[in-house]
Amino acid sequence: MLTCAFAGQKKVLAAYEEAVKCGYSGARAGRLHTPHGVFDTPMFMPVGTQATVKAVSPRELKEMGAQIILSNTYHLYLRPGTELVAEAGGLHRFMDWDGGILTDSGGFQVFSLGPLRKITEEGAAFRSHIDGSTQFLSPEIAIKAQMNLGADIIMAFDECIPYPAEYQYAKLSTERTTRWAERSQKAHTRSGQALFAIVQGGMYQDLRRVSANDLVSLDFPGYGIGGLSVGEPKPVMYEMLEQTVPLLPENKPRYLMGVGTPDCLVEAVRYGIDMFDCVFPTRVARNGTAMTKSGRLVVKNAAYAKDFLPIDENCGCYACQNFSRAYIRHLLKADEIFGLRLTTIHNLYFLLDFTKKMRQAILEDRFLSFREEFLAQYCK
Ligand SMILES: CNc1nc2cc3c(=O)[nH]c(N)nc3c(CC[C@H]3O[C@@H](OC)[C@H](OC)[C@@H]3OC)c2[nH]1
Ligand SMILES: [Zn+2]
Repeated sequence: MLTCAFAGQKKVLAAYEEAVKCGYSGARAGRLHTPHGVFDTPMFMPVGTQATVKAVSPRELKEMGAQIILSNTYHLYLRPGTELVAEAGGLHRFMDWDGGILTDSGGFQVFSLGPLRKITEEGAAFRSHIDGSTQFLSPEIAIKAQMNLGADIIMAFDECIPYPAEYQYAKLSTERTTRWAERSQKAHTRSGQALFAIVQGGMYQDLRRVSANDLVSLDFPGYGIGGLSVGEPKPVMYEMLEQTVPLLPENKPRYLMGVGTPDCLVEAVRYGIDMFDCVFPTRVARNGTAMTKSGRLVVKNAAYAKDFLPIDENCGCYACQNFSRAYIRHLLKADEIFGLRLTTIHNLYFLLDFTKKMRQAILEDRFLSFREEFLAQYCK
């Protein structure tokens, strides 16, 4: 049993207790303390990029067991502006969410959304994808923006290295991200808020190890693992986890950014990951696809026109407790918003429930058999 507190900025911001190790694997069940509550890990965090988890309300998120939700600094910085959110009382008040909030630094969107102008040691100049205006983000600006938003956990400003990338580029970018992490740390002055660093290194084992070691020596209260789920084959992602996670302090949370599907979650938990985010469940829901333990179910398909069973008879979500596949298919075909709401509610509930089941399996020391049984049934 590992019981310990992790401190950020010289204050005990959160305690990471009861990291129960299970079997040979690095799987662990922990409890993450934040100013907005104590949360169980492993955990899935619904993505609410523009201060809303698309198509569902905070009340519905609470009912389905969401603990921490995400918002994105890049988007909120451009619109409506983070000073406005600060004037509104911060993100929790603005979006009426009293659970945990984590914001990303914008290090991903700058490189993936806005037409990139230039990266220098100072930061990244880019054009807004909203109005084409020239914008600039640096560690100091990204941290100030996140302090305005007031999330419980914020992320250092980094570069998410594209895939594939030349070794030399990955090396220089990773070294710069470490210098940016130090600048993020110096700019972060808001107490009661945990700043996580983000490990980079591309798909190069040695760079991953250097990045992890350098960031650990800067002593952050938690660590994101970035630069993955960017198109690389899954075995490569797992190999990078194998190189990185063992170098991170056992008593601090690890957050695998942008992951993912249930098969990736169960593998990443085995390597010792605690926190996940992914737009997948909400994005595919809006295309009429439901997630099940046997894989994807495209409710929109004609096969379900007269199927009066729920999406999943064993699911406890609002959609499965009250509506049939035929009804949801009808709504989706008729472009009724309620149809998207029901598939979104189901997919979020499915992933939140899946992480709860993994936690229970770890606590009962049967995670490895849980993983085997799940992977045997799940088809990508
Ligand atoms: C999909 N694969 C994926 N790999 C990623 C890698 C990185 C990374 O190296 N650095 C940073 N800073 N962010 C990353 C992110 C973005 C996640 C955010 O982007 C938004 O989802 C797309 C969401 O914003 C609410 C989320 O917030 C944390 C990644 N996403
Ligand atoms: Zn359901």
